[in-house]
Amino acid sequence: MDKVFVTDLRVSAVIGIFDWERRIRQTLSVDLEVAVDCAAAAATDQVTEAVDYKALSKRVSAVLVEGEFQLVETAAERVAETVLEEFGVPWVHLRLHKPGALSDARDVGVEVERGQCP
Ligand SMILES: Nc1nc2c(c(=O)[nH]1)N=C([C@H](O)[C@@H](O)CO)CN2
Repeated sequence: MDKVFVTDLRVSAVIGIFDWERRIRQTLSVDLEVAVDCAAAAATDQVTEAVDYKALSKRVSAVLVEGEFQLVETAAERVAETVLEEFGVPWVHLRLHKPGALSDARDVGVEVERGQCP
């Protein structure tokens, strides 16, 4: 299976369950992979035949900023749903990191995989 991927896409967003978290922005980081057919894009050498990783990143950032989610689980689900619906891909895998969440841990987050692997 071919993939387009984006690693460590950083987004500053309102995220969290506590009152103080609703008043600030925190950094989220997204590692995203989508299933694609690289040969189809390569045949024309045109980005219009590819999943444009710039457009993908911009949309993922917008979902996270606009969502103001409480849970990282909700944020990850909405990102996965949006990518499947809007980018015409059959499968998405993502890890959503909230590295500032715990003072005594380097990183926390969730990993989700949605759709069917071709
Ligand atoms: N499974 C989860 N646990 C927790 C979440 C979360 O989104 N998913 N969030 C918090 C707080 O917002 C935390 O990040 C602030 O320290 C706690 N647990």
